Amino acid sequence: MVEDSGRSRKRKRARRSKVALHGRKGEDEGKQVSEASASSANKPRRSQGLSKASTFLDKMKAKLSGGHFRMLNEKLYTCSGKEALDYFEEDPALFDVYHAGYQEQMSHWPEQPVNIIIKWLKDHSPSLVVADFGCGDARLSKNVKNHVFSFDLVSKDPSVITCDMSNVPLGSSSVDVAVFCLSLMGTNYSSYLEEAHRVLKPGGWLLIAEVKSRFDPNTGGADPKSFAKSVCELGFSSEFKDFSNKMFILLYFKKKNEHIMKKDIKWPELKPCLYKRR
Ligand SMILES: C[S@@+](CC[C@H](N)C(=O)[O-])C[C@H]1O[C@@H](n2cnc3c(N)ncnc32)[C@H](O)[C@@H]1O
Repeated sequence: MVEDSGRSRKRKRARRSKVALHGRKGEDEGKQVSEASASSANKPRRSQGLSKASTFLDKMKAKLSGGHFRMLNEKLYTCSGKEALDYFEEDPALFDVYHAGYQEQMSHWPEQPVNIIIKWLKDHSPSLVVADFGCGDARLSKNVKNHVFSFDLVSKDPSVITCDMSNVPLGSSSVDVAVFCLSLMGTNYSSYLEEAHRVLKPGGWLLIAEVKSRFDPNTGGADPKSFAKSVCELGFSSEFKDFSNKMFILLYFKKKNEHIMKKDIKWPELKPCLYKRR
C-alpha cells in the first residue's frame, strides 16, 4: 500500500514535470494557436516598430561607417604610401570600411572614371599589358581582355598584388599602359609616377584620372598645367586632357623614347579629396 502510494506520487510528480516542460495536450495546443494568432494580429504594429528601429539602427550604422570612411580617406591622403601599407597591414578589415564608403560616394557620381579607362582599353589592342596602380576591387582587370597587373595596399581578390605602388614587383620597361584612377593619394605621389615611368616601355601610356577639385586652383587645388609640366619633366609627353566632367579630370601622357629625366622636379602639392557628410 505504502509502496503503491509512493509509486503513484512518483507518477503524479513525473506527469506534473512533463506538463511543465511540454504543456498540457489540448490546452497547450490552444495556447500556441492563440499566441500565434495574437502574434499575427500584432504583426503589423510590431514589425512596424521593428522596421522603424532597424531603419534607425541602419542610419546610425551608416553614419558611423561614413565617419570611419572619411577618417580613413583623409589618412590615405595625408600619409606616405609606406605608412598606408603598414596601417592596413595591421588591420586589413579597415580596407573594407574604406572601400564600402568609397563605393557609396562613387554611387553618387554620374560617371565612374574607371569606366572611361575601361572603354579606352577596349578601343585599343587587347595585347597591351596594363599596370593598374591602386586598383581597389580590381574592376579594371575584370572588365578588359588585356593582361592587367593590379596593385593595391590590400588584396581583396587573388589577382591583386599587395604592395606600396612606389615599389611594384615589375621589371623595367615591361608594360604598355600604367593607370592611376583616383589613386594619387599619398604625400609622396610623385614616387608612384616615377615608378610608372620605370615600368613603362618607351611609347607606353600613362593614364591619370583624378578628382577635379584637387586640380582647381580657384579652390586651393593644384594648377593642372604645372602638374602636367612636372610629369613631362619626368620623361612623358602630354597627349590628351579632358576637363569636361564635373567630378574628375583625365590626363593622358606617353613615355618618351629618349629623355634625360630632370633632377629636382618641382611637383605641385595635391590637396586631399575630403568627402562631405551625406
Ligand atoms: C580611390 S581608390 C580608387 C580605386 C580604383 N582605382 C577605382 O577607380 O575604383 C584608390 C585606391 O588606391 C589605393 N592606394 C593608395 N595609395 C596606395 C599605395 N601607396 N600603394 C598601393 N595602393 C594605394 C587605395 O588603397 C585605394 O584602393
